[in-house]
Amino acid sequence: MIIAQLKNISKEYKQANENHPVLQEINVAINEGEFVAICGPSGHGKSTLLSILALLEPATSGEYLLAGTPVASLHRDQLAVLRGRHVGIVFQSFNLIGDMTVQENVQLPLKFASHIKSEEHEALVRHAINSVGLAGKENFYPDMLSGGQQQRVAIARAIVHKPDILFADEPTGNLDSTTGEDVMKLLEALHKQGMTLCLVTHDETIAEKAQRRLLIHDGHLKEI
Ligand SMILES: Nc1ncnc2c1ncn2[C@@H]1O[C@H](COP(=O)(O)OP(=O)(O)OP(=O)(O)O)[C@@H](O)[C@H]1O
Repeated sequence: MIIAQLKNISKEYKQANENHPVLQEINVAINEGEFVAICGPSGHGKSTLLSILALLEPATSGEYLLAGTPVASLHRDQLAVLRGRHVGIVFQSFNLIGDMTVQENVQLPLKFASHIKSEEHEALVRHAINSVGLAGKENFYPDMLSGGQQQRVAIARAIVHKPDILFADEPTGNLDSTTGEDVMKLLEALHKQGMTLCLVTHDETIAEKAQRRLLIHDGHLKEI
């Protein structure tokens, strides 16, 4: 089953009344259970593509179907519902809420996952925290954790609502190499358990772990 399908997607930014094309005529489908890496040089459009895929920003033209739903004409709140149902996102800089505990951070997406009953929340949070190896740290605040542990919390938060696809933008970019490898092992383990994974990286050794590599060069996509 196709989870994310881009058809002729283009993106441009307007600056000083000029249009700057960033992505041009992107066509790609991500299937259930795949591990896809989006790679390529800095500034060529990788993060922009991931933002479109994760419904964080709209394309300028083309059609994007997430879990079969065309997203172009959806309103903000409809997009939030679709994101809450299907998407998990992990960023390079963790993006945890500093005055919330691990448990509160991980719980957050459930507020936007209206399809999940509140009776299930506690067990889902416990399961997500356990599955990233952080049982016992539920009441810690982010600044009491190492960088690698903070990224694990971010991953737990991204998977707590059992999304169809997990997007990650340079998830090891802020970590030293050993900690980064541990985080990659965790993401690979989640993939082996069935999670569809789409990851942006400029690191070849990380890209090689993926089943499919999509190269973004000058806004064009090439499968390698
Ligand atoms: N909000 C924005 N407004 C204007 N231009 C933008 C915006 N976001 C991105 N761009 C431009 O789009 C291009 C692609 O940026 P993007 O962040 O997608 O590249 P990238 O391949 O992810 O780079 P990196 O590996 O350095 O993160 C860049 O030239 C960038 O300046």
